[in-house]
Amino acid sequence: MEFPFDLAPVLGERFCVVDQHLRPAGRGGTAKREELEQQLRTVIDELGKASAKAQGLSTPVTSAARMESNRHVLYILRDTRSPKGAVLGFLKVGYKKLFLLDRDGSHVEVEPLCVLDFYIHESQQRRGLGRELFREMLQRERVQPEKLAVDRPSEKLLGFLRKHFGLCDLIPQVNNFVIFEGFFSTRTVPARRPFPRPRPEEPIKPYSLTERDFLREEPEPPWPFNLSRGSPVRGSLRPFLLRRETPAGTPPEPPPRRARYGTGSGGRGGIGAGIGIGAGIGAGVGTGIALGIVLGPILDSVWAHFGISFGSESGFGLGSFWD
Ligand SMILES: CC(=O)SCCNC(=O)CCNC(=O)[C@H](O)C(C)(C)COP(=O)(O)OP(=O)(O)OC[C@H]1O[C@@H](n2cnc3c(N)ncnc32)[C@H](O)[C@@H]1OP(=O)(O)O
Repeated sequence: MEFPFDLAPVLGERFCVVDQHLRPAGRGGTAKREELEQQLRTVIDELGKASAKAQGLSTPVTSAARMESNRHVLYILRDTRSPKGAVLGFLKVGYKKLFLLDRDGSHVEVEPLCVLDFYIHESQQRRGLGRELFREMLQRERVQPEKLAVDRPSEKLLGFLRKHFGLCDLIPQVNNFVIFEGFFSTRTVPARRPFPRPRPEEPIKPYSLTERDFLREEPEPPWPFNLSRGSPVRGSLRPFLLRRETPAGTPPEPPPRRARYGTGSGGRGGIGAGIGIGAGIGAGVGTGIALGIVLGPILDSVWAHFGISFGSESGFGLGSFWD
């Protein structure tokens, strides 16, 4: 595929890697930077059109504008022997979040590298150039061929994958992506937690209802036990966040304070509540709790005035409801 300009300053070496920034890869030449960028856009657009035509698609899957708005990577293969350097073909890949079925039919959310578009010029097909380009991509992306997902492969591409990489055993999917045996194997850390298998009548729950279930609000206890209570979720996450934010070398944070919304909870203020409960045994639980709340702060300040301490957070009363 030839162009009316020198491809060396636009594409550089035999393999040119282009991302969303569309930077010309070559050096030298007389053209200005903007001109080279425009030439690179022309190359990408023309390659996209040729690939769409070869696959019988009405719209190109690959264009300069699409490249700019996606985080895809384009591998362009160039013939460096011809005077201006013809383009031989290209391969486009990118990471995509997909819901795929494993061999057991369970849905798994993964984000594999996907083959999105692949084209070798008609005059150059079946000469090993596709394999050369594909191998270069595998090496640079550090991925095994069986770990790839392929977006709606043509018959030619299926034959190509079978011949060069032995990929023939498909794992059936309900979307347009094709994966092969080995895709799910030897996963040390699954990319995502597998979805629980849905019951036949139950639709698949969306991402936010499953993965983030643990963030839901817990029911608040009734008054007066809710008075000094923060969000249970924030409370339990806080020590973790503090640990992570503490700069190296500084002493560790003290353990989180016990929440004091339980009857007779630990600490000086809890003694008041304990007495309140004691009175409540005779006068009714409601009165006891009320007395506890009133007496707690008063006794607290009196003892503080005389310098009396019972050791804070020691679980002096009846114990706390929540840690
Ligand atoms: C996700 C997607 O991109 S789907 C779209 C894939 N692209 C296309 O279908 C566009 C048209 N086809 C092409 O551009 C090329 O044929 C490619 C990119 C699929 C393969 O590139 P090539 O340089 O031809 O591959 P290479 O020479 O390395 O390997 C040849 C093998 O590919 C397969 N193949 C290539 N061309 C053909 C063809 N016309 N018919 C059937 N199989 C073919 C065969 O397995 C072939 O082996 P064989 O010649 O022993 O039968």
